[in-house]
Amino acid sequence: MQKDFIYAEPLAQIQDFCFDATVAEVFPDMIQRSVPGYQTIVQTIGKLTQKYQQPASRYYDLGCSLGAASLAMRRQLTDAGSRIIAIDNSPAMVERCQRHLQSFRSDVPLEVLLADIRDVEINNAAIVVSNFTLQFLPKQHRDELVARIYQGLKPGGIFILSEKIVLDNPQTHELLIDLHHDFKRANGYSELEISQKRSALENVMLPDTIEEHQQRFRQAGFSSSVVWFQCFNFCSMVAIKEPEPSDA
Ligand SMILES: C[S@@+](CC[C@H](N)C(=O)[O-])C[C@H]1O[C@@H](n2cnc3c(N)ncnc32)[C@H](O)[C@@H]1O
Ligand SMILES: O=C(O)C(=O)C[C@]1(C(=O)O)C=C[C@H](O)C=C1
Repeated sequence: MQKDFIYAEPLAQIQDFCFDATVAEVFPDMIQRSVPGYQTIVQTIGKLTQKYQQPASRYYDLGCSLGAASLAMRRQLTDAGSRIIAIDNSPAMVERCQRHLQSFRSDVPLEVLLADIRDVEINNAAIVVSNFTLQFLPKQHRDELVARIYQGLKPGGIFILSEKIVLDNPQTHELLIDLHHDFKRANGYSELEISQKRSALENVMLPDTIEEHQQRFRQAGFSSSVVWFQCFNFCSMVAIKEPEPSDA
């Protein structure tokens, strides 16, 4: 795994963070050392797939990067009619994702699309995953995407949403940021790396509060949702579309 040194040297000018070839090259190391619980979250996407798969359904991975969530889903899918659609708008990510996936054999078709998740149709879905992607969309586009995800899910389908979060209370917000920075230090990032990356993300990644996510789920039509994981200012949620009433 190539190590992330992107922000290790002082930069004359800090550009907005983007998922270019430099980032794609070190991404597995970067996300592992930056997101508390990343491994647990990816493994749990697999567990949830085991539980919530439905016959002849689609599985969407929005902002797939190198395909970690797609692979976690694919390992669990047992129905021959399943299909995974992984989408990312970074050519560098899509190219590496395609290459990476070729090294795993499976009967479940998995297509990787170079596209904006705002332009892709979602339908017949048992599961839609956005693992740290919604936070990169302009705020005004988030409601519409989540509403389309709800519409594209089958009854009983789920939306798995992992995000960095903010808190309304400045004191507790700062506390979680401090703990996250301690986590980064413990993973070998220097003060310079932490502060330069923070500046690079400032204009492009605008996290919501948990309450904003929950409100958006309700507004889209989801009957229930739960925060199943939180560590510092990172969390993962599941929103459930009401299953069809059974005749029993
Ligand atoms: C933090 S990474 C996601 C990590 C990945 N889901 C995982 O589990 O390893 C965010 C990804 O979303 C992609 N992305 C951001 N905005 C997008 C958009 N509007 N359409 C498609 N992909 C987008 C980025 O290119 C990047 O690869
Ligand atoms: O490094 C951070 O502070 C992050 O917020 C990590 C984060 C994310 O949450 O999506 C941001 C950019 C990518 O490097 C991968 C993960």
